[in-house]
Parts: sequence; structure tokens; C-alpha cells
Amino acid sequence: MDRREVESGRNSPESNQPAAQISRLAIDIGGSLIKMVYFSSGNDNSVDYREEKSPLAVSTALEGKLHFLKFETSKINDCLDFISSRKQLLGGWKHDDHPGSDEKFIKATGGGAYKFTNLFKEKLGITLDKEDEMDCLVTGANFLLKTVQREAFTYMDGHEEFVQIDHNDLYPYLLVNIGSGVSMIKVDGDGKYERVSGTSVGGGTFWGLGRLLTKCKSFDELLELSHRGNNRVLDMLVGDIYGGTDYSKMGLSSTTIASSFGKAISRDKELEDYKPEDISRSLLRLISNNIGQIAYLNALRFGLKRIFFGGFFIRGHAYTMDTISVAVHFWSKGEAKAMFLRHEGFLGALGAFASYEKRNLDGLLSN
Ligand SMILES: Nc1ncnc2c1ncn2[C@@H]1O[C@H](COP(=O)(O)OP(=O)(O)OP(=O)(O)O)[C@@H](O)[C@H]1O
Ligand SMILES: CC(C)(CO)[C@@H](O)C(=O)NCCC(=O)O
Repeated sequence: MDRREVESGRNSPESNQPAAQISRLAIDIGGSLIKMVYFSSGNDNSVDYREEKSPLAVSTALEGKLHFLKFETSKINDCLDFISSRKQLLGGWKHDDHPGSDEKFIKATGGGAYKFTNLFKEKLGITLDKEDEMDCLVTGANFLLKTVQREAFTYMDGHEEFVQIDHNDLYPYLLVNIGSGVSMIKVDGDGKYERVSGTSVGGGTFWGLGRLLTKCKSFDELLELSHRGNNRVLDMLVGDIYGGTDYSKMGLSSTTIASSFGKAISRDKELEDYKPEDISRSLLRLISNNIGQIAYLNALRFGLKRIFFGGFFIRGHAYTMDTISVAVHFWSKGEAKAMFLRHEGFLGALGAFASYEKRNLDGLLSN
């Protein structure tokens, strides 16, 4: 298979004109966020101010750009308004199974494709054509890994390094999608996969517990707080237990966390004295570390050397990625490698987009 030339397009905040012609639009409606991918064709230089990532310029027989947007699921009306405002631009999508029908379809995945079926029908007159969430995640990840240049990277000690992916040596790998909850999928090829594990301690836990503990108004605010925090205020370290020294016989340095939030049991401090930034940092560390460890154990379980992390929880956040990498590498000693994806939050939406052609997304783009 030849490599498609797909690169980041320019993102100009001034130009917020609607896309010239939207030929396909797909959505992934998750527990927390709605992710949207749409294709605009022609010489369209417009970028919507809501776009989450720079559009991907697709230079194949099908010239155009892939656009990436997100909405909060709790504000689904914003998503409906967006689609409604672009409705006249949407090509008439006919369902393969009902070619004669005038009904408009949108490919949709995620739990919300089931939950909001009636809402889309009633408010927009659009039928959601449902695609399986795990199918879509795998298709989206395979597309990004095989087609988009400089997509996968490692992140350790503040150092980011792109990973060149060899198409002939991509499988098997573990895909860890950190959304509200976490799914772990062993991927053996296009459409060949098994969901081998998961955990309910995920992005929803960080945002939910974080909100309870810090009274933060938004996820971005909680993430921003974590930048300024110090996890040592709340986390009990090995050194706190061992009088400042390492437990070297067991490979535990004095700075290793022995017990997340373990210091909050202290009676020397009032609960109000704990700062939101320190709470946010410890919470982010706890959840990222836990996911990294479970991912490593699953990689070990199936002898997988590569773990790709996706999902909107990551948000390209340095501390999150660093913690996940350290958790994977602590035990695997480099045997299993943790990698991240540039378009981490859009795997499912990309997979749903690909399903318009009932074949691979790279096949679609080479139409
Ligand atoms: N602006 C934001 N608002 C809310 N959550 C955000 C935001 N940015 C990142 N997140 C994080 O991303 C998580 C949701 O990720 P994602 O969109 O991949 O999952 P989802 O599809 O909503 O969940 P699931 O797949 O479990 O249904 C949230 O739980 C939160 O941790
Ligand atoms: C339920 C889904 C698949 C919905 O996206 C996701 O939130 C998830 O994988 N949760 C974790 C469920 C578990 O395996 O414990």
C-alpha cells in the first residue's frame, strides 16, 4: 500500500467562514464529549473558530480537508445547531440499503448514537446510522498510524520524539482509549481486534472527582491547576515512610509515590488548607499512573511491545503523558513502549467517517 500524503493544514483564526462544501460528516457521541470529523472538498481555505485541531490536508484524488471539532455532550444543542447551520452544505447522503429514500443519514458512533437517536430525528430530521464504537476506534487508530505523517510519538521527561511507523510491522499493538472510561483493545489488523480490558477509573473520574474536590468550573481550569500544583503535598512518598531514604533493595526510590493522597490523613492540617492545584496534580497523577499500570499488565498478558494511548483525557498534556510513560516503563524496562497520538481524541469519529465507504479510510481517501 502506498503512503498517502496527509499533512496538517494551516489554521488561521481570522478566517471563520463556513466550509465551501461538506461532503461527509461523522460524529462520535461519548459520555463526556461529542467529536466530529467532516470533509470539505475543493479549494477551501476556511477554518471554523471551533476547530480543535488544524485540518488535515488530503492530497489524493479526493482533494480537500478533514476538519476536527468537539462539543460537550451535555451541550448537545451546540452540536445540533452547528449541523443545522451547515445542513444546506451537506451532500445528500443516501444510505446504501435505502438508495431511493430522501432520508438524510449521518454516520455516528459512541453510546450517544443510541441515546440521542430521537433527538437528531426530531430536531434535524437526520437519521443516525450507527457504527460500533470499538470498530471505529480501531479503524481510526489504524488510519492515523498508517496514513498520517508524524502522528505517533513517545513522551518522556519532557522530551517528545516522533515514531516512524512501519506499515508492515504495525500489528499487534494495544490501543488504550482514555475517554470518560477506559477501553483496552488488542489490535491484530484492520477490523481484527479484541477488547481485552478496561477500567472505569478514567477521564470522567479525573474531571468528576476533580470538580468535587476543587470546585473547578471547567476541565481546562482543572488541567491548568495541575500545572501549578505539587503532588508531594498530598501524595505519601517512599521517602516519607522511610525517613528520606530509598527502599533500594526493592527498586523504590525515595521519590516514588507510596500512597496517592496518603498525606491527607495528617491531622496537622485542616482540610481547607489543601490547595486545589495540589489536589488536581495528585489526582491527575493517580489516574494516569493507574491507567499506565493496567495497560502495561495487559501488554504483558498478550506479549505486546507497543501501546498507543488515545482519548480526549490526554489532551497532549505533558504531565499526563509523562506519568503514563513512567508507569509503563517502570516495570517493562523498555520491553513495552508507550506512545501517543496527535489526534488522540478523534479515533472513533475518524472510524465512523471511514464507514461511509464501508472500507478503510485510506481507501476512501484514495477514491
Ligand atoms: N473540554 C473538555 N470537557 C470535558 N472533558 C474533557 C475536555 N477536554 C478533555 N476532557 C477529558 O476527556 C474525557 C472524555 O474523553 P473522550 O471524549 O475521549 O471520551 P468519551 O467518548 O466522552 O467517553 P466514553 O468513550 O467513555 O463514552 C473527559 O472525561 C475528560 O477527562
Ligand atoms: C463503556 C465505554 C466503552 C463507553 O465508551 C467506556 O466508557 C469504557 O470502556 N468504560 C470502562 C468500562 C470497564 O471496562 O470497566
